[in-house]
Amino acid sequence: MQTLEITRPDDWHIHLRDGDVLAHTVADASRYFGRVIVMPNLTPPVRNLAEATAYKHRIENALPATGHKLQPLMVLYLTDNTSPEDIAAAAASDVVFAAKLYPAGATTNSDSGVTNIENLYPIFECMEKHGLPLLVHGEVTDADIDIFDREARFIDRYLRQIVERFTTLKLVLEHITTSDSVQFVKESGNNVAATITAHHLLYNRNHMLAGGIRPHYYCLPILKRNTHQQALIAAATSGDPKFFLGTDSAPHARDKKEASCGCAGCYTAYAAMELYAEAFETAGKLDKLEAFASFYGPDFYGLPRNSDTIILQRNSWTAPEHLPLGSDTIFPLRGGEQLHWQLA
Ligand SMILES: NC(=O)N[C@@H](CC(=O)O)C(=O)O
Ligand SMILES: [Zn+2]
Ligand SMILES: [Zn+2]
Repeated sequence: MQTLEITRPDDWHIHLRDGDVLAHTVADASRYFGRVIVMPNLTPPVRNLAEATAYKHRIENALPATGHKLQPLMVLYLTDNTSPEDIAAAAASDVVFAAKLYPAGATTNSDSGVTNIENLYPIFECMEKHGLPLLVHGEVTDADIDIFDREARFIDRYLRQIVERFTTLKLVLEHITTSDSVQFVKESGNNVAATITAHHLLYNRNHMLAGGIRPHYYCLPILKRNTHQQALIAAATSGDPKFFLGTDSAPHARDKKEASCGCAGCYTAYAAMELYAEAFETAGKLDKLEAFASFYGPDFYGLPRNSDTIILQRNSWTAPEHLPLGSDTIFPLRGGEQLHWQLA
């Protein structure tokens, strides 16, 4: 059997949610990952160091008694009311490792997001000074902009200006989905990077919409056309340290997705490394998986790489059709279908 031993990976973008759901999301993520960047879009969101610390404790309390100790790296949710003091306190802590920009209304639980990005410039300046990375959900929210164009428009309308003005601000364009984003990140300085999900490497919009509408493939930014998928695969498997792993695993109860107006988000944490391994194998670039999953993320954040390893085996198994999510059920991405890699 083919096996692949790699340095323990980290997930630089995950939604663990809260409450009784944590038992499941934390157990799944802790199977592989040493550290996870925990997205702060709870209701209400995680707005300051006190809220981040309390949330971190809830996550730690949900860790399975045995097995690996997952380290949650917390993130502040930027709002119109975030203050320079909030940033300074967070940056001085060993709890918060980044702050996240959600344009208001862009995605799940972004109602408290930022309404005017220019108003946040003093906050970006403060983050730059304190070395706190800015994580960005990069989509414009205007109703009249086509949903497939929202990421590219965000780059032109906001990101170019931000990157030009804050030349040493560490910025991660999260869950990129277009060749425009790949190009933007490549052209920018080494302070600019991007996370790429497994589902955007494995799928394009045909998988979601051709031959029937498949709500479990619906996430934001939405799956794009095949040419964009190819650009993402090329970037992720290129060995360019500006592109690293962020699953954007985002669970929603099954009835919230299989609905007349379904939620955005795919649950991949239960098979994250299996899905990435498949994408890299299909591209003939399995040798590039370790650096993407385990080196470039900590290097960018200025953290040490993990020192132990995980082992993946090439072995076919059937993904479960449903998994518990607190008192609800979720349908995981690839549920009921074959997976080709498995954690040893
Ligand atoms: N990606 C998604 O489709 N959903 C995420 C939010 C996000 O990352 O934009 C969620 O929290 O459900
Ligand atoms: Zn997002
Ligand atoms: Zn996300």
